[in-house]
Amino acid sequence: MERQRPAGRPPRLVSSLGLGQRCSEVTLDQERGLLAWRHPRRGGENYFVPTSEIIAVEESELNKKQRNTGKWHKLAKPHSFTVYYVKKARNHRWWCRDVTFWCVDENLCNQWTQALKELLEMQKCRPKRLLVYINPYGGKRQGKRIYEQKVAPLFSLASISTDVVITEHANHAKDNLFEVNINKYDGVVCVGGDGMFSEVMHGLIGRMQKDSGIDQNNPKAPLVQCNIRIGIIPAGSTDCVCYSTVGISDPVTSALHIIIGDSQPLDVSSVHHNNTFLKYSVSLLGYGFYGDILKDSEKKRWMGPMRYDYSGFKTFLSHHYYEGTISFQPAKHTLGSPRDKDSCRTGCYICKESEQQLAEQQKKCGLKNEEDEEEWKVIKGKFLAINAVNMSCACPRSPKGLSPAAHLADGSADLILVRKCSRFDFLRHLVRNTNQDDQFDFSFVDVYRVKSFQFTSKLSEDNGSNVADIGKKRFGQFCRDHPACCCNIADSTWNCDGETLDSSAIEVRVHCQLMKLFARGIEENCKDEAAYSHSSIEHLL
Ligand SMILES: Nc1ncnc2c1ncn2[C@@H]1O[C@H](COP(=O)(O)OP(=O)(O)OP(=O)(O)O)[C@@H](O)[C@H]1O
Ligand SMILES: CCCCCCCCCCCCC/C=C/[C@@H](O)[C@H](CO)NC(=O)CCCCC
Ligand SMILES: [Ca+2]
Repeated sequence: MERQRPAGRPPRLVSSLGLGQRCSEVTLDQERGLLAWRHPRRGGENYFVPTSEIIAVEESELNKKQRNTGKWHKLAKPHSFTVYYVKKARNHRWWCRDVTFWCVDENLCNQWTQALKELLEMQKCRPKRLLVYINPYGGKRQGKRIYEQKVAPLFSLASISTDVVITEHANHAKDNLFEVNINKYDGVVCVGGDGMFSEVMHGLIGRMQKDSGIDQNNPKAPLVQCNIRIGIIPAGSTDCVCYSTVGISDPVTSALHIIIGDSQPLDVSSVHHNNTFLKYSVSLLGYGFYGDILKDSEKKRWMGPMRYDYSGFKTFLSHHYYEGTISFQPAKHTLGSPRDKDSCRTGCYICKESEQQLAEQQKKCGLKNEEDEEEWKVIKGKFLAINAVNMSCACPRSPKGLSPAAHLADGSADLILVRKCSRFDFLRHLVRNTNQDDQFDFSFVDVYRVKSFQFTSKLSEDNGSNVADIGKKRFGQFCRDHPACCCNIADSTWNCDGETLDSSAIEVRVHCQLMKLFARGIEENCKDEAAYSHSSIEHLL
């Protein structure tokens, strides 16, 4: 947040300005960057808007109704200006609201608009030029309409210029990002779901590595951070990345976070098989239950978001488990644990500490790769689900997420192992992902905070390295000798942020804060925050 006062400006501007039919004392504290006024009606309610949350200021004309009523007709031509600002509502929802102030003195009106505009100019983190990709087929196929009706008018109000690409096929956005003159833009926006976000992320991270001569196929390569921010306008089926980083999937809220130039770093996991790069992941890497749901639901894309409920129910009934070995390196650098009661919130100190710890470790180790010497834990077993999450994975289906205490930017992932158990017990675990109860409080569920892990299925172990293909051919075949036993002789599929992976044997490494979003993480309980900021701001004034 920029708090510097424009040169030559007084620290405070205080005027009695017209608001509706009455007068209001309006204060602009240019040092603290705060606009405040008391509403002459509405019980004299006080309004405090940080200049960092002002969207735009416009010289305006009073509308006919305002001109023809009250005292207006008695005055000489009144002058007015409108301030558009962020209004925070419940459940992390943001609205764009406006207030119009007037006065008869043209100079005073100009002084106000100039001062506010200068303060806006000083918000250097705001984007001026954006590249927008719209997936017209994501979610309920509303991406284009959502962008045109709800987002484009806000971007234009905030004087953001855009180049818009409506995608024509899968990977259109990703391929395009390898070709465009990316330096022209202050950010990239994707309109769609997690799959569309994943495409844009792959394009940007891939482009960054290519330009820096980094080989993505090397699982140990230190990847180059991607400083161009991505904004997500949610228009998909799950919208987990948006929900977990903003607290709601709402296009207007996300557009406002983009406009005011918020920034939230994000951990990214790289996924490799046999020294070949497969994909990056930011939300869920799921084998077993979530992999099977995805595989089944892809055939039913025509159902829209409902496909996940249908395939979820079907997969739950099939109750397949998979044998394999999982090895991982615990994340010792971070203060947090997956069983913490506190969640990652705006300005999270655990993320900041973890980033510092990792940087110090890297400085100490230099080029020497000490990671390989660090402890690996090995677990063999029969699993209904193996879920590795880089963030909580909160979404409307699971408001607190698959791992409620996971952090957005701490350089670790939470590895959740759900071992073979009865259908009833598995259902109890699943239901706890959707309510307030602890989903890890079961003897058949283990959770670890890790910085890297590997998985091989029993099938690949038994058959050598190219067995994944054999498994794929046999997919869908189950133990013929004991049809009711649910023991699957085929492999499951990895669900990587909603895309299937071609290999079941994978090697995963978390890259701390590899990229950034136009977001600020989930803010603390809005009610408490409002009370806090109200009293503290009043004290300042
Ligand atoms: N024009 C297009 N035609 C077909 N597929 C596309 C097009 N544009 C993008 N895609 C692909 O569609 C896939 C799914 O899109 P998206 O993520 O937007 O929606 P979703 O799958 O319904 O939502 P979610 O990922 O949140 O579950 C993406 O992986 C993307 O690669
Ligand atoms: C029998 C009832 C089962 C009830 C299960 C309820 C638990 C819901 C948890 C949802 C967790 C979503 C995690 C996010 C995954 C995304 O990267 C991915 C792409 O958008 N979505 C799915 O794979 C879609 C996953 C959809 C799962 C239903
Ligand atoms: Ca993390």
